[in-house]
Amino acid sequence: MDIIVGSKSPTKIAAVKEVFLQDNVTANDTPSLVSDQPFSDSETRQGAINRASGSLETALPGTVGIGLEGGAMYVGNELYLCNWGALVTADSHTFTASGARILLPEEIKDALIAGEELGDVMDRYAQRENVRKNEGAIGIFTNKHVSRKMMFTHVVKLLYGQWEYWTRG
Ligand SMILES: O=P(O)(O)OP(=O)(O)OP(=O)(O)OC[C@H]1O[C@@H](n2cnc3c(O)ncnc32)[C@H](O)[C@@H]1O
Ligand SMILES: [Mg+2]
Repeated sequence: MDIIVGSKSPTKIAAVKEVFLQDNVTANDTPSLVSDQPFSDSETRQGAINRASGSLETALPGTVGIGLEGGAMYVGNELYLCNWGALVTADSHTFTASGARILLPEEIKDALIAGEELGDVMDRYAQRENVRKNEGAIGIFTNKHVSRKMMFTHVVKLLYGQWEYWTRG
């Protein structure tokens, strides 16, 4: 099966490859059509759906599209890290799933509200480069017990399993 991931992020591509072991996985930088830093479940999920369906626009017929999107969402006044995934089949059936959430510290929340992107805030906070392509915010704040790749791999498994259940014959 041909799978196209709607992002050139090595972390996202690696997560898809880890689940779709037998398949031909390629990547295409596809716009999420939502804010660079989504601020709700709804917006983050929409970004994942847009990346999955958008990635199919130039793909060969029969290709399956996968979109993964990171964002933040409020529970009351507290801001959590959230992530969503979407899988769109060739006949336009869409499966969605969300990933683990963790509370973001107040100073990270303040920087996001001020308009910064989480990736940039994390690099400054952790005094590192490219946190988003490595363990991610989730990896830093869970002391590396759950990396961004592990979290996305779980999301992709949730997508894969739902798709498999739906196509079971
Ligand atoms: O190339 P793309 O696919 O855009 O990959 P990305 O790393 O920018 O990932 P997203 O656009 O899905 O993430 C949306 C925003 O949230 C940030 N983000 C989400 N999760 C993160 C994490 O675990 N660590 C660091 N930044 C994260 C990311 O930097 C963006 O600002
Ligand atoms: Mg991005």
